[in-house]
Amino acid sequence: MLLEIEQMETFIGQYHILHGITLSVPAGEVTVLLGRNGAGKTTTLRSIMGLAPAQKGTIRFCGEEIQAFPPYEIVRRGIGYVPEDQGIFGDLTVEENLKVAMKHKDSAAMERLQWTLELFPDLKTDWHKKGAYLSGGQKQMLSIARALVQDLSLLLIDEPSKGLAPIMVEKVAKALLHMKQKTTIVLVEQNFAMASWVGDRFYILDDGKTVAAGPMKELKEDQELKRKYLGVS
Ligand SMILES: Nc1ncnc2c1ncn2[C@@H]1O[C@H](COP(=O)(O)OP(=O)(O)OP(=O)(O)O)[C@@H](O)[C@H]1O
Repeated sequence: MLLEIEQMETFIGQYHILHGITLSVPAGEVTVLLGRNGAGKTTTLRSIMGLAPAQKGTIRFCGEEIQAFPPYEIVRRGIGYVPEDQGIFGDLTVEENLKVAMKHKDSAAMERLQWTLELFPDLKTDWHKKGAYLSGGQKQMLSIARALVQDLSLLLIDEPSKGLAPIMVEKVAKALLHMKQKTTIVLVEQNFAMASWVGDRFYILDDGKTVAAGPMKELKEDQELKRKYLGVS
């Protein structure tokens, strides 16, 4: 397993937000975290990154315990995070946003940039446009691209379809399917159609705990589980 979390508990201030998250992420797959608003999906990603540090339980990445590490140590080990608010620089151009993310400009990095631009050709069209003037979908692509140009082996992506028109959701979903060839992905996604299209396995979170898990194709058939926790049928 690339990432293994056991009984993770996280407090934010006095609030006990995560009560026991257990999940395993195999390399080369898309693992989707599902659950109602407030279930703890974003906090789970933030705990993995050390941004909302877990107080109990273990997080193992490539066999090493990382739950006590600060965020920069976690990034250094090859985990990237694409937050829901996208985290791109509005007053920098697309080119500058990508180059800032690339720590090294060696041939491997240039190859990753090339591959990323093939995946998101729209970014080439908007190469000199400032981040602030991009549409929601373009911003989403740029924020994923910023993670892809780094040398990462695990990418945590929070609701990439949020607020996007269906055509853009489809583009992002296709890009995620391509990305799987290079990077393992943990995806938080409320759009069930997209989640079930790109996901290989699922975890359902409820009230800060993992309550169900399995191959995505099983969830597609399980009307009861979908109705109970996801409000879809
Ligand atoms: N900084 C914070 N201070 C206090 N409570 C917080 C904080 N961040 C999150 N929470 C609470 O923790 C719970 C889990 O939030 P989280 O954002 O992880 O859920 P989520 O499953 O990602 O939901 P959503 O889809 O709405 O983003 C919610 O009840 C939320 O109000």
